[in-house]
Amino acid sequence: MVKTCVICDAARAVLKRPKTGQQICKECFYHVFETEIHHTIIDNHLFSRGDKVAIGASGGKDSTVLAHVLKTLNGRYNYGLDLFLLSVDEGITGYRDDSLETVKRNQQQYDLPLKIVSYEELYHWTMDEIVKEVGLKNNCTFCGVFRRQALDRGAAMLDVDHIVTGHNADDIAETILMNILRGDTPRLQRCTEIVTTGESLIRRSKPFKYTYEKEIVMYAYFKKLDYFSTECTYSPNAYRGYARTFLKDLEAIRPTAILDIIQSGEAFQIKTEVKMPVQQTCVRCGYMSSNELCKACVLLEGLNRGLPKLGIGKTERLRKQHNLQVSEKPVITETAW
Ligand SMILES: Nc1ncnc2c1ncn2[C@@H]1O[C@H](COP(=O)(O)OP(=O)(O)OP(=O)(O)O)[C@@H](O)[C@H]1O
Repeated sequence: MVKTCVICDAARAVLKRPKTGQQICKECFYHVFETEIHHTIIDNHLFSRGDKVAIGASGGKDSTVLAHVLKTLNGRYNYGLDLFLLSVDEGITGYRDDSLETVKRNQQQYDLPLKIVSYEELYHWTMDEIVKEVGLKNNCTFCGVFRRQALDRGAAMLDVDHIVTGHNADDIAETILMNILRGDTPRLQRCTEIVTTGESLIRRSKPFKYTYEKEIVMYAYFKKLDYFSTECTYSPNAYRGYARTFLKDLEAIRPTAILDIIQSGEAFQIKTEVKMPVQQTCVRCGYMSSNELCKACVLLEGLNRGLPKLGIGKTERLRKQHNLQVSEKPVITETAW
């Protein structure tokens, strides 16, 4: 029997909404999907009229849908935003070079200016070179720290006020689970925030905080958006992988699990005696940092001295052993941004 859309009660239902289980038509799906993101933007006061906003564009499904939807909403609701695409080229052959070709096409399709910054120009190391030094196990740490800072640096070059990323509800629920599992209380507080200022003063936000990954994929599919769907060749992040599988299993039994975890994360109160990092400036590169040396400089120090593990995990002993001058205390695990 042909089912009718439960929203418009007129068109044929062609999909079941992963978030609510409603059987709806394509047009109603586009409408609810875009309107929910509009409400997230308005309710959380993400933007002000005249803001210059860089969309972190990787060419993947999330940031491609984000570029499409922000461009659409900016026109429909007259937000008055100046939008840019900002891409980081990590230097991963066979992955980022291909996805950047997608971003270049998106630039034409959405008629938005594009800025690309690379690890090679900023740090004189590509991820291909870093992986040769550090192997597959810890490379995500380097990539995460460098990408975060590279986005900030690219945003400063574009003179934008704000960076938006395509982190979705699944990513956030996963990060909450991971931070609980490893007892990382300061990150647990930060990871549920929809807007952060990070180590630079540029605002960073996640308009897809409440948007399900499955719906992003559906939207991209029905709208026939041009995106790149290959996984990073260097991403063996086992711990996140377990959290992801666990979350997907929960979602299969109870689709609201994703939003429930986010809601629980938001409701956690961090005890005042938990020490939060104090902002200062990196003594080496002058960038904002919560230690004397910023994380990127610690990692670079290790790479440049042929001691790539210097910035990861058990640094205290290594720092003494190798006479690293500055008394920073970087215990860097994967960045949960
Ligand atoms: N190389 C990059 N350049 C610019 N922005 C990036 C880059 N990599 C990631 N981002 C931003 O961070 C978000 C989350 O990145 P993540 O690596 O988790 O990829 P993802 O969940 O597969 O997202 P996407 O589908 O957009 O690639 C992306 O949606 C994008 O906004």
